[in-house]
Amino acid sequence: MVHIPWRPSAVGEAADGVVAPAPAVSPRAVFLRLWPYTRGGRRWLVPVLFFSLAGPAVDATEIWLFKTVVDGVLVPRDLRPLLWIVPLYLGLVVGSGVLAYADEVTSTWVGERFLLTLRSAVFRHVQGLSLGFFERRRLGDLLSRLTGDIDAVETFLLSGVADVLYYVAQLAFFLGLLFYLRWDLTLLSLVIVPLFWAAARHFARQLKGASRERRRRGGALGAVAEEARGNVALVQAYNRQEWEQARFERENAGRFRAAMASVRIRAVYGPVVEIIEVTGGLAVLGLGTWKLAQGQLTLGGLLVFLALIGKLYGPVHGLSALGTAFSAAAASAERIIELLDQRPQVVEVPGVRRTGRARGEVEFDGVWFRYPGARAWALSDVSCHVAPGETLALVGASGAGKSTLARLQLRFYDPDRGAVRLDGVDLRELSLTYVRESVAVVLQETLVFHGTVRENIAYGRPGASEADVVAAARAADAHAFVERLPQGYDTLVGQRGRTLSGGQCQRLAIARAMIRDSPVLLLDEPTTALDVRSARRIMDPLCRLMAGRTTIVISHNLLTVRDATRIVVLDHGRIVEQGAHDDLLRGGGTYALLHRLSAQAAVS
Ligand SMILES: Nc1ncnc2c1ncn2[C@@H]1O[C@H](COP(=O)(O)OP(=O)(O)OP(=O)(O)O)[C@@H](O)[C@H]1O
Repeated sequence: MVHIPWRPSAVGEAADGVVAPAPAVSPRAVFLRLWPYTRGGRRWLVPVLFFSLAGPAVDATEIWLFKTVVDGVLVPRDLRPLLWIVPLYLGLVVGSGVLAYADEVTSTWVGERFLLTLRSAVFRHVQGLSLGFFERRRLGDLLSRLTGDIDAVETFLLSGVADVLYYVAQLAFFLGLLFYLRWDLTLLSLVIVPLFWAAARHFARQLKGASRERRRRGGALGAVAEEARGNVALVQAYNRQEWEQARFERENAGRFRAAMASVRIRAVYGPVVEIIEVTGGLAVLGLGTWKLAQGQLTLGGLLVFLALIGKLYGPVHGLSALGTAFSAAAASAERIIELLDQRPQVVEVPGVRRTGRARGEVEFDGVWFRYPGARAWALSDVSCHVAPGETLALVGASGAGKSTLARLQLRFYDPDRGAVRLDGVDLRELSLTYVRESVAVVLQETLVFHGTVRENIAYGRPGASEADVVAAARAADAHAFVERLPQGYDTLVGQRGRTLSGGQCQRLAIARAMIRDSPVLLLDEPTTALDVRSARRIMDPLCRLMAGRTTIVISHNLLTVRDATRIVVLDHGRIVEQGAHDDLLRGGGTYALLHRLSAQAAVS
């Protein structure tokens, strides 16, 4: 049957279902790749930059004033300079408060704006990917990339860039003042910078590995939880709760180990940096005291020097910490970039367009198709044709290739050789929207999503009027039962229609296809999941739906396809027979045999 994966299976990523790590990407490449998504907030970068630079300037002035207080007020015991120092100091404090507020608000705005753009862009990109991608991916992992990973990536760009600028500006101001005060002491205090650098590099590398593992495990955790939830009936019926629990706990424990590893790295990093800092500070204090004794430095000068050194380590520390934060964010960025790098297998040829309603002539011409990654051909040299308004029935054993043909008709995949045509035009030359607008589907397992009955029907044609919805429901024999629901057309139906019976779901699906009113209809065993009574009840609405449309019907039950204009019998991806029911019966081949078996099964 055609399976439109509402909840993708776990095939593909890794044989044991584990989420594979994303390929490594250099920080530079991450930056270049994600920078375009900052477009919406980029003009605010200038104010952010201004506030980043103004803050350290005010800080430096405050410290400089402190020197004036010591050397101009405290040492000579003269209060007069306080007349201008106090108002100036108060003004600076108020000014720096205002700047800090503006900095916080603008940089957060810019960062959040970037996230908004990137998240929407990634979602749009994922929506545009072909069905094959979703069949290979685990939904939980995909969700974790769309949420947690995207948030983490923000550090990389705007807030990261703003912080770098802020620290660099601080460094420049403080270093300038330090050199102005005492160049020799300043050089001494800078000796520790390479040590900082080496430590930061070492820890960043370790942290990146741990963060990568934590993100990967987070994705796998989401995937396991989502799959267990999606298959809850199966899990409970087969008493597999413990097995699911064990799977979850394995990923959970892996995530715990990775989280602890990164915490340990960070926890060691802090004290190491402090030791380097204190050593440098003590060396400066020693030399500074000697200079003071020699009269080469005032007391105020020494105090300000020490205060500035303390301030200097702030940005140095901050920059190296940013390095480690970047490493953690890079692990997330790799997962986002891997997603953005996915290209749809089904692509539209630009410029080729066709409008208006299709007549509904469908043709498979020498079609060969193999699923991506599969070795065997799912379809080999399949050719058949349906004229507008006719019905083509596809029959054959399970795995014969019936649903694959339907998938090619919807252009979920392209054939490897040969062509699928609508009104004589290769589907690859039509827009995807046109191809899919031309087809309405009713599947064995109906897709009913969480929403009202009205929304579920109108999904077939956005913007449909109330009258259209009711008319479609009537034609699908759904109106009567919908009216009896507690809130009629406003009743919420659960995801996958859990609050409705199978037959009711199918009638909603028929109403949805009715309202879509497309020239081609794809019925994939729409009665198979129903009991005999429900199946009989939907036959009338199905016939009304099929009237005047080209219909491709897939069925195991040969008794339901006898009226088809043409019946195609598939076996292992090949057409073994085709023709009208009576001709095939007379031929005494596979169809005749299958038909006899179906009839016997129906009697027993
Ligand atoms: N997504 C997929 N990836 C790889 N192989 C697939 C995929 N879907 C189907 N196949 C393979 O392609 C072949 C044809 O499958 P298809 O689903 O078209 O058969 P079918 O006749 O519709 O069967 P059924 O009646 O059981 O739905 C089978 O061998 C199947 O294993």
